[in-house]
Amino acid sequence: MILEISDILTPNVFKQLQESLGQAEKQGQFIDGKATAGWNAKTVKQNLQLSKTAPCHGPAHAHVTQALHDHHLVQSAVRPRHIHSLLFSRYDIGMAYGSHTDNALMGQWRSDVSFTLFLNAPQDYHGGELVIETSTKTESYKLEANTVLLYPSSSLHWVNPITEGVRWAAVGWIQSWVRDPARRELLFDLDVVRRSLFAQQGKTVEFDLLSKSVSNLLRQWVD
Ligand SMILES: O=C(O)CCC(=O)C(=O)O
Ligand SMILES: [Fe+2]
Repeated sequence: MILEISDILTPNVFKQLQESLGQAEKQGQFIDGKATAGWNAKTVKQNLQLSKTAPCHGPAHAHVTQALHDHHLVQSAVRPRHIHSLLFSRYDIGMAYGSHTDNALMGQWRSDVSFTLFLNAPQDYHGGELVIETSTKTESYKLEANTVLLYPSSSLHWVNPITEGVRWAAVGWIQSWVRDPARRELLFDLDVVRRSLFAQQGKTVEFDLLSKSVSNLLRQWVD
C-alpha cells in the first residue's frame, strides 16, 4: 500500500525543522550520504545527509517519529512497532539516488514500510521525483512540503537527478507489528469499515463483533 499524508507536522514544528536543517547546512554538518547505504546502494547514492552527531539530529528525529506514530492513518494502515533510522537529506544539482531496495535490517530493526517526508516545495527544484516500482507500473511522486509518503520497503525505488534547485527530504523506516502487507491491508480495511459503521450507527452489536474480529486477528498476527 502506498499512502500519502499531508501536514504531518504542526506548522511551527515544521518551520523549526526547516530552519534547524538550514543552520546545520551552514555549519558544515552535512556529510556524504554513502555512509548509510548498503554495499551496492552506495554505488548509486549521491546526496548529502545531516550527520548523526549534529545537535539538531536528535530533536528532529524525535519530532518526525512522534508525529508519524500519533497519526491515526499510520496507526491503522501500518501498525507501527518502531519508527527508526531517520535521515535528513539534501540533494544539490546533479545529485540522485539510483534504483535500489532498502536494507531489510537496520541494526536490530526490520524495515517493512519506508517513508519520505518532503521538506521543501516541489517548485523549489526540477527533477528529484521519488519513483516507486509496483508490480504493474512505476509511480512518480513529488509532493508538497510537510507531506509524507509511505511505501513498501520491499519495492525497487529511486530519486531522479536534480536539474535545478535543491531537494530536502527526511527518510526513515517502520517495523510493523504485522509483517505481512496483505494482513496489514486486511486489518486496515476492516478498521475503516468499523469506524464508518460507528460514525453512522454508534456502538451496535455489529460494530462490537467487527471490533472483536479486528482485535483477534491482530492478536494472531503480531510478531
Ligand atoms: O529521498 C527519498 O525520497 C528516498 C531516499 C531513499 O530511497 C533512501 O534513502 O533509501
Ligand atoms: Fe530507499
